[in-house]
Amino acid sequence: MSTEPLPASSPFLHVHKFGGSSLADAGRIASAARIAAGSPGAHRVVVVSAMQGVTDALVALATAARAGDDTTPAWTALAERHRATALALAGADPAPLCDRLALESEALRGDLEALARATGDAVVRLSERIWGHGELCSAWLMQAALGGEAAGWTRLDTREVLVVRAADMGAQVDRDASLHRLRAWRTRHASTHIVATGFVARTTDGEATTLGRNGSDHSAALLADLFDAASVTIWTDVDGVLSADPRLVPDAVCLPALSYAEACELAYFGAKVLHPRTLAPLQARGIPLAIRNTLAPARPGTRIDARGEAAASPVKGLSIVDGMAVLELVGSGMTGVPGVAETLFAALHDAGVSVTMISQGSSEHSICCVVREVDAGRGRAAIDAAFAEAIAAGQVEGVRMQDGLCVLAAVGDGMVGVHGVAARLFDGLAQARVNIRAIAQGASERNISVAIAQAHATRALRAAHAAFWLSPQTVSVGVIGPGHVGRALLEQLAEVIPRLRAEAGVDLRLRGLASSRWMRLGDAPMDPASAAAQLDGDGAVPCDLDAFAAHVRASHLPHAMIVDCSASDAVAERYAGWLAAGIHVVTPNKQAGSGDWTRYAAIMAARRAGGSRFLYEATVGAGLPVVLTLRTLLDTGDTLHGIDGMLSGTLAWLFNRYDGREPFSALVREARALGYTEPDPRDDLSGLDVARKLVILAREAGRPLSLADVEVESLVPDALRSVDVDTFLARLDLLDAPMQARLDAARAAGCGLRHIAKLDSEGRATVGVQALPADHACMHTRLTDNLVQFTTARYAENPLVVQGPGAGPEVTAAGVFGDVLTIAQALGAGPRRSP
Ligand SMILES: NC(=O)C1=CN([C@@H]2O[C@H](COP(=O)(O)OP(=O)(O)OC[C@H]3O[C@@H](n4cnc5c(N)ncnc54)[C@H](O)[C@@H]3O)[C@@H](O)[C@H]2O)C=CC1
Ligand SMILES: N[C@@H](CC=O)C(=O)O
Repeated sequence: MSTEPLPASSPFLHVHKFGGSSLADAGRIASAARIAAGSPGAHRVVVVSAMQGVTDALVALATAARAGDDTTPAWTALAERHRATALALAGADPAPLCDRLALESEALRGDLEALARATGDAVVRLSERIWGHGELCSAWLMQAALGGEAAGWTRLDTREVLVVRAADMGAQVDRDASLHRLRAWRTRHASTHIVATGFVARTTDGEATTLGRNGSDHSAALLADLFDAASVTIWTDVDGVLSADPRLVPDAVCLPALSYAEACELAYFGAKVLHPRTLAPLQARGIPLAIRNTLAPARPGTRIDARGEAAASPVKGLSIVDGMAVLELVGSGMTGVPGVAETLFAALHDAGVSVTMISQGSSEHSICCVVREVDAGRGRAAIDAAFAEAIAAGQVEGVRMQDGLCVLAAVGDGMVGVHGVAARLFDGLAQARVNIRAIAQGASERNISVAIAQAHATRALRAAHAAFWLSPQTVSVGVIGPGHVGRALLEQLAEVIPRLRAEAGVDLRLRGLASSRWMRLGDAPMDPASAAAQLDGDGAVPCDLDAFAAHVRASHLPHAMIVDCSASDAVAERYAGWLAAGIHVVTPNKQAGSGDWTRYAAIMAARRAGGSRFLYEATVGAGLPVVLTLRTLLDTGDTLHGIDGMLSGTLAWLFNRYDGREPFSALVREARALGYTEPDPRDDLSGLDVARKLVILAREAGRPLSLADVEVESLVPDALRSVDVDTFLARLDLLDAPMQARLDAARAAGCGLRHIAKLDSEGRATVGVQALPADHACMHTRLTDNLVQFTTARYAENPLVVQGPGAGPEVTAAGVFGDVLTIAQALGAGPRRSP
């Protein structure tokens, strides 16, 4: 075979191929022409496919013609589509272009009529001619869009030069004959810029033929070889070769570079952006190939060459081939017998069955291969027939067949010689509960393929993708309740998320935000800094917590977490379901921890069942480590005797400030404005909020305390207990006189007022205002300080004290954030969520 370059070839010649999606209409063709005209290089060959949908229409026309159906309406529609495109492209004088296209259309009509009557070889010959009609029209249209002959663009009907012959492995180019014809063509056409028809070629007998469906990529590669081009660019409607099919894996990334070998593997395994045959001619000549997006030509796309490029992940791409079946030949008589595999594969070859994957255990007790589902029955019959004697003799059991499978392939040069790659893939699949039916890895180590149930395809692909491309600490996060605490949390997330990702590999992705009325869900991570402000804008939908949880629990991300910053009991009602589904829950909301005991027990059980975590540090003492301290005491074997102290930030602040000069009601309003109080301040004043905290701590210590068991003194006047919040706030001054009287009495006794909670060693729980002497520890607190004393077996004489600000959006949000991080940081080592 000659490798002599063309005289006119040069490193300045570049081939650009535009697929059907880039030529969908006149506007797209014009854009493609601008890209081609503006591309670098002194010589350009632009290879075109048929306009989008045209080849399908031609195949249907040919089928209809053979069936004797009336093809006129479809033929007319096609001719009209090309004519309308010509009118839109050709500017002032469209007649010559329209005439050319009309001639092509007439030729097509003649071929369709002939096909209707044809017999024998003529059927194939005419069909091939009809299928290639779209590329002929596209070339006329593209030439016009580029400015025609006047602008130096000559049209090459590739059927004149590209000679192919049918071979076992598809159309094979006759390179010498093609070179010879191309040289002859170039003596007649001196142009430096060429528009060439993709897909079509000629047989060695001079008949029109095609390179097979989507063969235009192949045409571009063959022409690049013949023209000795410096590069090929395939322009399509995606950014390049992606790490996985983005319709199945939302986090798929565009791969900047691939080696020819990697691209081959991915193309064979279903990465539809590249036709598998494209690479061989380019690889043989070392011509680099770029895949780029016509709709975003500024993006760099994917470069494919001999070098490829090392990447962060050892696996470059993952792909799935659907509709596969396993054929397994089993028999103890096969062990050590030479020729079994040869007989099996010869049988499949004779039956025209292509084998995608082969696997044989070293015991040689069985050989299994994966074939297309549509071929499986034929393949099975062929193997049965080939081994009929051995089966009759009992040496071979026969062929087992399992359909409903697909093949998932992980591809990458970076896998070669690197340990742990297969483990990562299998671990990812195991975490997603995907059973592997068969495994194959060639000695090149560039591809690991597994056959799995078709029904698990998407789940498996997402799990495998996450295993290689995402940090194991990637968490899909949904926040409920963008109030004081929720907004403060979002601000903190916005500030810290980039650093966490860069420095700790913790990748928190805000994918949902909900208030009591609205929710906003995002596939791409939302910006926490602006999410709350945009919550009820365009794209928001009415809040539906089921849909919210389903979205947050995205199966393409390893972990999911809901952070409930509401005070809602209805939201707490969902925790058990979320935890059982593997969603971690973090909250400052006290409803679940202090609510109905049965529900509380169900939540704790669901957490265990779902392998998820439920953290609620901020329910007591806001950002203070109160729950953690108690947990640590108990986990290290200490025994709790009692808890006492100040558990309300609001009441601490009120009694710190209240000296009789300003009415108590005015201070309550101020505390509310500062974000210290509960959404309904009566929850603080009634002692209910503190009672809830006491219940949470008691339960943490294993005591089944309920709210009804807590003796609570309320500061809310009877007249204000049942009114709505606004009325309550309007009539707050009803609190002033009784509170002034209490303060006066306390002062008369040399004391001050403090709100105190107590859980004693007998399990008795009390909450209320007490007059305390000036030397009491609780009289030496500031602002919203909580003061929690744990009396335990170890801290019996001198209790362990946790003290500090116990209310306020920022400190509470920090407590919530701390829980989020506790979970996320532990995820690196722990198992991923089950799907
Ligand atoms: N503010 C503080 O200092 C502290 C607050 N907490 C707790 O934090 C939680 C939030 O407190 P704040 O932010 O101050 O309250 P807030 O009233 O400012 O915010 C509550 C948010 O929850 C939302 N919400 C209410 N019901 C909802 C539902 N059914 N579904 C979805 N969203 C709903 C509201 O729309 C609002 O955005 C409360 O549970 C509170 O007890 C805990 C410790 C300290
Ligand atoms: N309103 C509560 C907030 C924290 O739970 C308080 O004041 O303590």
